[in-house]
Amino acid sequence: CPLTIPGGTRQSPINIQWRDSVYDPFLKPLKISYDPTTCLHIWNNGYSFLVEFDDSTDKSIIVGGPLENQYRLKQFHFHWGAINDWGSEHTVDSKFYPAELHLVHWNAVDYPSFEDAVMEGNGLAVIGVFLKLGARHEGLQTLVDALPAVRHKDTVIEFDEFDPSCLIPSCPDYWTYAGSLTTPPLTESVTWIIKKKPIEVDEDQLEAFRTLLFTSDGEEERRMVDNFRPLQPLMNRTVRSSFQ
Ligand SMILES: NS(=O)(=O)c1ccc(C(=O)NCc2ccccc2F)cc1
Ligand SMILES: [Zn+2]
Repeated sequence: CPLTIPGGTRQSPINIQWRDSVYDPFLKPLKISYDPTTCLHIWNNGYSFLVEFDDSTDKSIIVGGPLENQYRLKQFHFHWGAINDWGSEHTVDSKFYPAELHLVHWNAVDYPSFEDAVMEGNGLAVIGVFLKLGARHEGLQTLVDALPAVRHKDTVIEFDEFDPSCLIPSCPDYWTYAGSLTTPPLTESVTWIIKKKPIEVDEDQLEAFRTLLFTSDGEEERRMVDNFRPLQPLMNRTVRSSFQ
C-alpha cells in the first residue's frame, strides 16, 4: 500500500509554489500551548540535535489549524546547510532558507504511542519554521549555548524550562499539506504545517549549528551540515494556505 512505503505518493519535503497554493477559508488558526516544564534534554542523534519533551501527558499540545484533534509535542530539531545559500528542507518558490525548524507532534487521541502514530496517515503533525539570516534570536541563544555539550553523536545533556513557542512567529499564516518524515523510516504520516513568516537568527547562531558533528567522540570528525533531504515530487497533492 503506497501510504506507508517510501517511494510512495506523499513524500516530503516539497517546493511550495506560492501561486499554486489554494486558500482554504475553513482552515482554523493553529492553537499552540506548550508547558516549559515538559522539556527534558538536548541530544545529538547523529542526524540533527533534538530537544525532547515529556509526552506522557497532554501538557504540551497543538490543536486547530488543519488538525482533526490535538497532538502532543514530542521533540523539535533543525536542518541546516554548510553555507547560508541552502539548508532548509522545504523551499518557497524554489528559494532555500539557511535552516528549518521542525516541531514534531503525535496524535495521542487515536494512538497509544509515538511509534504507533508514526505508521498512521494522521499520526503526526510537524510545524515547520524557516530561519533566515538577520537579527540575533535571544530565545534560540539558550539552545546555542548548550550545543558545545552535545557536539558528538549520542551525547545528551539535561535541558529544562524551555518554551519552544518563542521560536514560532506570531504571524498566524501557514501552508499545509499531507507528507512524510524526511528521514528514515520516511513514513507517510505527517500533516505538515509550514509557517509563512521566517524567524531571524544571526550568523554566529547559524555557525554554532555547523560546529556540531555527525560523528561520535573518537571517530574522524565530520561536521554536521547539509542534513536536509532533497525535494520530493508533489504528485497528486494540493498545498492549502490559511491566508489569502
Ligand atoms: N524531519 S521530520 O520529518 O520532522 C522527522 C520527525 C521525526 C522523526 C523520527 O522520530 N524518527 C525516529 C523514529 C523513532 C521511532 C519510530 C519511528 C521513527 F521515525 C524523523 C523525521
Ligand atoms: Zn526534520
